[in-house]
Amino acid sequence: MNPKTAESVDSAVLEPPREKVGVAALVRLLGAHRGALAWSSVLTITASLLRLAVPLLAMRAVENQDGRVAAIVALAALFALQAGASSVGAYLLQRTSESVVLRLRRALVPRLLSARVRLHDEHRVGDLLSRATTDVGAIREVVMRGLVDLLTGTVTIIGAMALMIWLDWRLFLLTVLPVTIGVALVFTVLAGIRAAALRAQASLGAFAADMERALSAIRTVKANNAEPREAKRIGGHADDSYTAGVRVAKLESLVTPAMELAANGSMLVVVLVGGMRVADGSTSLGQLVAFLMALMYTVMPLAGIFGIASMVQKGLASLGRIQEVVSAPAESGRTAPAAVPEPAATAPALEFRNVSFSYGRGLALSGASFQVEAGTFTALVGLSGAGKSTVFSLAERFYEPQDGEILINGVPVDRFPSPQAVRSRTALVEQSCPVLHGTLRENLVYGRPDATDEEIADVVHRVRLDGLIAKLPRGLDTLVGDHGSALSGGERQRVAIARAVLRRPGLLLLDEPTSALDPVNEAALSAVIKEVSTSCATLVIAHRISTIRQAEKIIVLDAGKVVGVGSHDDLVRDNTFYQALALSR
Ligand SMILES: Nc1ncnc2c1ncn2[C@@H]1O[C@H](COP(=O)(O)OP(=O)(O)OP(=O)(O)O)[C@@H](O)[C@H]1O
Repeated sequence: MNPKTAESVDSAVLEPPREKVGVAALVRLLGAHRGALAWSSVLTITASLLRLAVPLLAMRAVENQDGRVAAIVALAALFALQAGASSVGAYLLQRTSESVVLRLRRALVPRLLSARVRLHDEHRVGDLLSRATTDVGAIREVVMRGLVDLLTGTVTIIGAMALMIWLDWRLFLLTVLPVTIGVALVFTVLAGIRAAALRAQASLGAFAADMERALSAIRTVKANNAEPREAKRIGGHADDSYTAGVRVAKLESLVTPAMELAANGSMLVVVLVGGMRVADGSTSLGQLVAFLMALMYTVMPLAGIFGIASMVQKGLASLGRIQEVVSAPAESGRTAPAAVPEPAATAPALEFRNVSFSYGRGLALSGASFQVEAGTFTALVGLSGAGKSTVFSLAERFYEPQDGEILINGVPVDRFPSPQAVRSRTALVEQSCPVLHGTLRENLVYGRPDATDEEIADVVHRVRLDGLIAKLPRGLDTLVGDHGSALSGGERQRVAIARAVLRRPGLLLLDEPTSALDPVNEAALSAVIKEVSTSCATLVIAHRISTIRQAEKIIVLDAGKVVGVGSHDDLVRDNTFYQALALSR
């Protein structure tokens, strides 16, 4: 199926969740595939009907001497037709279920990536991954195994019920009660199945999340001899998933007996009352036998249908987990309807006006005001937890402040058309300096895929990476390993800075690493930062006094408040908090 079409229908199909995702949501999800589903159902039903004709023809072939050859030819044709119908039907169904999976995944991926950072704060990576893999798989099961059986079963039941009403409607009414009791019983069980399935899927999500936690920090795990503890912790989630899975199995095992009891109950009623009606001549024996057969045709597929219903319950539990992510609010665009004012080159590159922000417990920033002038080098200093990284997160619009205003080149960030428009003016180098799996070149041009070789060479030289690249057998095309594991901490830092500088941002936000660099590289990097700041405003979260002293302006943060702004000399002279801080560096 065309992926573009898939994306365009998803917003309609994957609607925002209500309290609980219902069957209607599943129907809507499958609605886009109704053509293929209808065809595969027709073919599967045809194949079953053709199968029913086989014994009749076989009987004719055996009993009828004259028409034997014709009957055998018809039988062979029937076999071929039946095989063709069922294989094409099965293929169509499997292809449809793959299309449903594709559509869900294609809807999930962009929404996961464009969701607010808060969603990622609230959910663990492994859990989100399991929604895109295991949960989508559960829905594939429903489509592949459940739907056609559900349809054929329903068709049979409706037909047989119509027959019963036609044969003897009074007798039919009598059978309704036991069957209704059975169905009601099964419905209560189904609710339990859904709850247990949800628990099983959630445990699987936690299992994946803890697996991810351990594997992504495997060196830390080993260095702390924590393998057995991690294995126990992860195994615990597998146990939980097993317990919930067994509960599903227990509940499912109640479905068939409940339906059998209902069948036997109604059979008894029919035999009892029908027998009396035959005796008093109000109905014939033949009619009673036909009625009993029709009753069996009604009740037998009911058990199958409820088996499928329990599979659907599991699918719904998974669909709920998927929709929770799909409908998580995306990053918002402009909030003010007015046109975006032109950014002014003379305005500060970044300005915070009375900004307050909380992650949910206490204020991380409280009435913070400061300016980072264009083309200057500003340092942001403060104790751990003072709110320095929060300043960066707000400037990048990862979060929205609860109070106050943030301006980039004189334009409030919420007046930009989108958070991406803000980010195209800024470049961020995080303290952890993430390097993505791929080649050095891919990492460098990650923010500017159209950078020329000359630009890359220039930046590589400026961040002193040319020595390293010259040593590598494949130069810029060398793979850097998962998370850049083939690079040293200092090299990762320089790759991250080069990537940011290559974007030619108006504002560079740089979280200085505290330990990744040796003194020679540290001095070199300080020179790089200083040089870069001449072409773009640079705000550095600085820990080293050598970096801090180079800054034209220093902003001092303490417990989310700006407690000092000025040059190093001014602050050393006037600011007691800064004096203590500088002394400790
Ligand atoms: N995603 C988050 N969710 C909840 N609280 C957070 C989150 N990020 C930071 N905080 C809290 O907000 C406060 C400010 O954190 P921030 O990371 O901005 O400090 P910092 O000055 O950058 O610290 P450091 O120098 O140690 O990196 C801290 O109390 C921190 O615990």
